[in-house]
Amino acid sequence: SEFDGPLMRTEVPGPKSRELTKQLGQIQNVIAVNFFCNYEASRGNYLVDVDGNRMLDVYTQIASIPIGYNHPALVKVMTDSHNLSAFINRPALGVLPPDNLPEKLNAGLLSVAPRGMTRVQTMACGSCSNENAYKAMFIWYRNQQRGHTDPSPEELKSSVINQSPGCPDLSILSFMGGFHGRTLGCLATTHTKAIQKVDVPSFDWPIAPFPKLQYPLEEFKRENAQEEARCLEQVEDLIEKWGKKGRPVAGIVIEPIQAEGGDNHASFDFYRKLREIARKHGCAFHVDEVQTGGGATGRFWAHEHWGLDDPADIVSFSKKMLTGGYYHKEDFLPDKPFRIFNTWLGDQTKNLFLTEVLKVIKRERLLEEVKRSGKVMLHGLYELQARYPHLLSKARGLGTFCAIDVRDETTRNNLIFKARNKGVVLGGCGERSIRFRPALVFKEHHAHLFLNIFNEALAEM
Ligand SMILES: Cc1ncc(COP(=O)(O)O)c(CNc2csc(C(=O)O)c2)c1O
Repeated sequence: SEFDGPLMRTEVPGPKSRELTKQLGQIQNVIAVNFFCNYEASRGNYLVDVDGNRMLDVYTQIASIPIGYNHPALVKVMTDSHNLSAFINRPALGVLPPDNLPEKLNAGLLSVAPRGMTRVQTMACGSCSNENAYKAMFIWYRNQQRGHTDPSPEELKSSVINQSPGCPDLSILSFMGGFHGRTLGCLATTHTKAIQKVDVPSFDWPIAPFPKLQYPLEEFKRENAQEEARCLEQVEDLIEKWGKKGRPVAGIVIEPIQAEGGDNHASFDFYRKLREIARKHGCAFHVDEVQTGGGATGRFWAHEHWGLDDPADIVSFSKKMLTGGYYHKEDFLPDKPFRIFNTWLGDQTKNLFLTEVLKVIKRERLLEEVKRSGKVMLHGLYELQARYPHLLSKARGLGTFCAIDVRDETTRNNLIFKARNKGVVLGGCGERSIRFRPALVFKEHHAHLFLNIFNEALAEM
């Protein structure tokens, strides 16, 4: 069981956090550190920090804690002696898999595979999942262009020294405001903050505009439909333009909700049309569910809300799934060994945890819970933006995957700081949004508790 509410003993960060930040500051850059945590004492929706402050966590490690801290079902995984060797001996899964790998993947990841997906490749994190998904798209595209899967001797030779035709001039179309990771390929499709990009070489790949919707949505239906049509036209223009300049678009990558970019939404119709555009132009279609996946939008996969007739080609995941990886269609199965590969290819212990998480989600009907607490959250945010119109706007969300805009970045940061000292851990995104990322065990009473504390913080601004 967890606690019945926050309990604050010091300002956050408290004295012990400050001391530890100094110590860690001797080793790493600590500017991004918020405070130090006592993960042993943390429980359910409550994160306890090193100074004994107990806070309601509505950020959950950048949306990566699925069923709260120290859930008994996960403790059980650790205390089950059958799992001991899995925690001690980390296999190179691609070459020497453990005997229970097929069973664990079938019971875990494949039991929640998006419609149309029969294959899954595990990885360690979101970036390496997307990085390898991009490679799978490029290989698929070249095999389509070639008409078979055997690169010529000239392609093989030139590839070793980074030259075409072996290293083909292909591109991936991404969207302004998109975030797909920090490694070089992913970074070339990430367009959020300059500090994440500056000083790193990139590729000349097309970047399409993402719809800028006006809120409240019901008052701007026509304008928003026009804005979405404009963006889709731009996508087609860019695909044609990059084809003409000899750098054809092999794949399109997009998030169901642009999270780092500021929780930017588009209509389900926009996404259905985008999927069709990819099909029409022979581009692979990659849905990045690293942050939206795992149930927080009320569906296990956020893109399930779109009602695609023609499934995506690739769906990548990480965070709440505890392991990284990507589902893909048969056509994207590597055609030769050691093309999509690395030492560990993820971590089998995460598959053990995930199998238990999925059982808890089913047993406790957590997706129904998310829909109920999400309704409380969103209605509460509508009320608060009506009460504080000089501070708040654009309340939005799907399930508990909600957000609200604050007047400006400084006010947003001050509000997050003030809420934290009242016992709620929040995170920002975009220039001036606050994004809400509670765990799946965040119930209606947690939502009411959060809204009351958030209101107190707003009243003091
Ligand atoms: C939609 C989406 N795709 C890929 C990634 C990259 O995942 P990681 O490499 O961080 O595991 C993320 C990671 N999210 C994230 C939140 S803050 C952050 C950062 O690096 O600042 C990264 C994501 O939200």
